[in-house]
Amino acid sequence: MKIFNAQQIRDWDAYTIAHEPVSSLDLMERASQAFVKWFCNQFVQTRPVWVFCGKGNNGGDGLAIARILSTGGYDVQVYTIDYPGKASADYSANLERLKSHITPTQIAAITDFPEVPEQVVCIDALLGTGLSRPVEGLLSEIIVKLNSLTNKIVSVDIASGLYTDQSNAQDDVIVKPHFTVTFQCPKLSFMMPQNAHFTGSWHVVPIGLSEEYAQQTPASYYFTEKKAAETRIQPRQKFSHKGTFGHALLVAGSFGKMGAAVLSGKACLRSGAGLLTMHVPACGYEIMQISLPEAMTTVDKHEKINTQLPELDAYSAVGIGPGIGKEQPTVELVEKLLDTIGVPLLIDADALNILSENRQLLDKLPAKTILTPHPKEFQRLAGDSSNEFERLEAGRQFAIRHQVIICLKGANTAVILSNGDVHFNSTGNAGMATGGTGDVLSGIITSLLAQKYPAEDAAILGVYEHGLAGDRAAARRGQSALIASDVVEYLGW
Ligand SMILES: NC(=O)C1=CN([C@@H]2O[C@H](COP(=O)(O)OP(=O)(O)OC[C@H]3O[C@@H](n4cnc5c(N)ncnc54)[C@H](O)[C@@H]3O)[C@@H](O)[C@H]2O)[C@@H](O)CC1
Ligand SMILES: [K+]
Repeated sequence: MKIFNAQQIRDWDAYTIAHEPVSSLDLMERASQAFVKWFCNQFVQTRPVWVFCGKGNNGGDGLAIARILSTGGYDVQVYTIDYPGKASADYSANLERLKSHITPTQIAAITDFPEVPEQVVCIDALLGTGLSRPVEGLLSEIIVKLNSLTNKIVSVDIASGLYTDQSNAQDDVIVKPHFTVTFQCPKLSFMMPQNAHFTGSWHVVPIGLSEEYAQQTPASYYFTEKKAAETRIQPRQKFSHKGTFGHALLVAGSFGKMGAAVLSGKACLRSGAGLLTMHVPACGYEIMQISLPEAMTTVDKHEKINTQLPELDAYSAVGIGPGIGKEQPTVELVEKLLDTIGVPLLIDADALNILSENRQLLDKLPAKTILTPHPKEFQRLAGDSSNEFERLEAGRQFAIRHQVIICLKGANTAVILSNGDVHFNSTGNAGMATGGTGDVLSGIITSLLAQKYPAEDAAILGVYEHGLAGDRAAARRGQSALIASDVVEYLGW
């Protein structure tokens, strides 16, 4: 699913209005009905609903939502806010329509703000995607009041005060909703961890905007849901054999960190690779043979770290990094690998830190190499950023400059392709914030590369599968009890 920016969303509305055709007032009605459908599934009719409306089209939605809920039997009150600025035409039209159902109460000063009983669900329809400047004055006082309540808050389209596609300043006043019900597509700002408080649990509801516009309009940002992930899967053919599915090489582990090698190796095999060879330091030989009998093992001459590059001819993809450490002989191994490799490559963990500390190696990265940094590793690679929008932009510039693919790990992991396009992941949960899950991801993606998935598909699909397995594991065990081995256990479609 494409993630459009605020201007594109306005154009999408206008295109739909012109080409369907449909009046903007009817489109607002459709959006409001879609919101109400979600709302009625979430909150029973006995919950009183208070709607707080600004004067733009977001406020217009609020007025229409109030009318539809009231007609549907909910006890609804409406609060309009008296602040400078002109009301939109569709707001005014909906205010007229509302009057035969509900008499709105105007808030002209913060002292007019009502006492809100505990059971009331508040709907935030103050400002939407038209936000163009920080919220001030009475509107900001209202937001502060709403945020001080313990009531459930549902934002219409986007939390009031939150920008759609750019960073807010740290001291901006923004609604902190429990839920956001957003129209047609997720918004870029929802993907940023810095905005977690300003989205709550968010849900997309379709409002029938033009499919044609969505298809023909280029976007730089995407949201990977089940359907988009599934189209990338290559089904296993009946007459295939283990050679069909490639031979992966994982260079992993060091003394005290053999677990990282085991986890990435297991994940690699569970993700469909035909064959796997693990290259590990001598101390890891028995560990590998016992814990992962399906894999072949080559041992380094060094007891505790990896220093030798195995002959690469036999392998269809290589993954390096989990648990390898940063000793000088390992740095030399990474350099030799970059000089000689002719098959797809994944670089993770300490191999990424080696790149950060030996920056001349960055120029040797083969095109479409997949890097899987967590935020700290990414910061070491690409430098500081003052907010997550800047960090994402730094990631895009890095990916374009070095022609690599970056999986910037976190909630909604951002897979940044070498053309700068970003695919945010939809699966995964906070239970996966635990040691070893990154090693599992390395194994999955290396496995897909070995099976000859295009690097873009290996990254996008691998990240999706990893999160999906994590979600299944969390559903069985709960998030706190989840460990990386559980993610491996639940891999597979
Ligand atoms: N046809 C459409 O365009 C549709 C729009 N919809 C709704 O309309 C919203 C977008 O409508 P608008 O573009 O009117 O946007 P808003 O409802 O966000 O309001 C924008 C208005 O508020 C002013 N404004 C911007 N920042 C402000 C601030 N900080 N303080 C005070 N005033 C400020 C702007 O000058 C503008 O007049 C969407 O979020 C969605 O809720 C939906 O009804 C679906 C259809
Ligand atoms: K809103």
